[in-house]
Amino acid sequence: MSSLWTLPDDLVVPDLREDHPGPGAPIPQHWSKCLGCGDDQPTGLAMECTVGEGLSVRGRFEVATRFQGGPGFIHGGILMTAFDEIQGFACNAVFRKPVVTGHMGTDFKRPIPLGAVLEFTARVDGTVRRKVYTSADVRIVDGPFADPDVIVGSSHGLFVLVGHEHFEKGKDFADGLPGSEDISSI
Ligand SMILES: CCCCCCCC/C=C\CCCCCCCC(=O)SCCNC(=O)CCNC(=O)[C@H](O)C(C)(C)COP(=O)(O)OP(=O)(O)OC[C@H]1O[C@@H](n2cnc3c(N)ncnc32)[C@H](O)[C@@H]1OP(=O)(O)O
Repeated sequence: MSSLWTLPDDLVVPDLREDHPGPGAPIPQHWSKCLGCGDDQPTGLAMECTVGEGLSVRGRFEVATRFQGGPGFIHGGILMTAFDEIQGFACNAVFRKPVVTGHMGTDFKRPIPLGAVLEFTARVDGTVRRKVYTSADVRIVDGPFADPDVIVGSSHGLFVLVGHEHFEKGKDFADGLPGSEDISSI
């Protein structure tokens, strides 16, 4: 099904910034209340992210019982949430600017059991104007069904670079406000 996603002919592959950190460098949460990465979000994924090779990042989280869909397996929307987060982080690591998700498509290739530790790799494939094309895959690296050679899901996503003013509209509804987690500090 991934073949439904085609990259545009005028795609531009960005260069890494000179101050881009090396592979393995931790990437802090972008907002403590974020469902994907926040450490002040008890129902969230608390995904831990690091810089990967080239234009990629990595993320990891364990599938808790609360993420259940069908008996014993992850809910598909949770997997999409994780892809959304890690692909957004890939954009942010490369551009150090805020992005929002415009469009995503996810392939669910294998059932993922509760207790599995998932490792995601997401990358920036290129840009066209403000559009950032990304892709990602996920493997089970620990716990039940662990096999780091098997891709159990994959995703493509189009993100759009936005200014900080995009988030001004949400401030009245926010459960707190970002402080030291300013995304420019990544
Ligand atoms: C002060 C606090 C700061 C905090 C900062 C935190 C930032 C953290 C940053 C990084 C961390 C990463 C971790 C986060 C991960 C999770 C991210 C999410 O889940 S975000 C929530 C879900 N997404 C939305 O809510 C978007 C809702 N949509 C919109 O707001 C607009 O539609 C928006 C911004 C996407 C585009 O609107 P326009 O008016 O700015 O621009 P137009 O001209 O419409 O689009 C620009 C280009 O994008 C294409 N485009 C837009 N939407 C598209 C779509 N759905 N499919 C295909 N193309 C699309 C358009 O065709 C256009 O392309 P052409 O340059 O003309 O070729």
